Amino acid sequence: MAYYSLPASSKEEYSIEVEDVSMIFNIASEVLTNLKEYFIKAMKHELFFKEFRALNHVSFKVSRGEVVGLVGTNGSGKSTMLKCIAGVLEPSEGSITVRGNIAPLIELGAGFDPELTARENIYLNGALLGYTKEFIDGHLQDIIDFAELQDFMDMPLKNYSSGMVARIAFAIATVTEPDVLIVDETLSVGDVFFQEKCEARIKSFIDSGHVTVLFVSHSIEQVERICTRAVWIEKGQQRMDGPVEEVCRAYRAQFD
Ligand SMILES: Nc1ncnc2c1ncn2[C@@H]1O[C@H](COP(=O)(O)OP(=O)(O)OP(=O)(O)O)[C@@H](O)[C@H]1O
Repeated sequence: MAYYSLPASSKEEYSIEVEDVSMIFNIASEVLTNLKEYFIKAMKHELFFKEFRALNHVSFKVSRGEVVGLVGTNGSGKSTMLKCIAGVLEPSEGSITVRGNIAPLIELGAGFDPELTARENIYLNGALLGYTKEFIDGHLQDIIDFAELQDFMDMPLKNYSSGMVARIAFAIATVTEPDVLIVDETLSVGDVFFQEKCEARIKSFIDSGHVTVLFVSHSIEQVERICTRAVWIEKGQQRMDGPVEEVCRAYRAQFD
């Protein structure tokens, strides 16, 4: 397996290349109810795991500026695929190449410290995303304005609601135009007004024509509205890859 994060290149057609990727998780083959039981089994070498293939030989390429939706029923492997592309998970087999900087809108707020204020978290998370302090100083007001949380900036994050955390996280991750935007169910977190605002910002990136977007949503209407192409993954297997209307029609047909 291999993961390549390369600089954006105008010579290369593809921003994302997923080649024969499999993700194998080891899952416990029996249920252990407490830690003591776990340690006894571990000492006796009686802990057994079975392999579970969350992704099974998946391959697709996404051209620069293309907007692709990943569809599939619950547990089919969509989030696992996005995490592998974002470099959060290492695939067990195959290779992934990403060209350019990624804004991963995955598990929004996961890198935040609940004891710190929103303002402190903006600097912390910004540093994790590779921004300098000077850059954040210059963009802090934009982030606060987009999140619409001016009056809550000095409150510890532990007192924020999950929607408020998502607002801050989305505002930081999208403060500049990324080369590759990875969106996993982000838009379902905030309230309907914020969802519309996020969708508008994503749309503005798409309209620029040079941001590559990989998008997961349980709303098939949203996938149809935003994407031009869709990849359907089912039980870790790639079922279909094509124009968004065709794939979504076939996906819907399984429920009829
Ligand atoms: N860390 C892990 N350890 C073990 N199994 C995992 C792990 N992460 C995911 N899985 C399993 O991999 C499968 C795919 O999960 P994944 O979250 O990628 O699906 P999904 O298509 O995004 O689902 P949903 O639509 O419900 O969000 C599931 O069966 C899940 O239980």
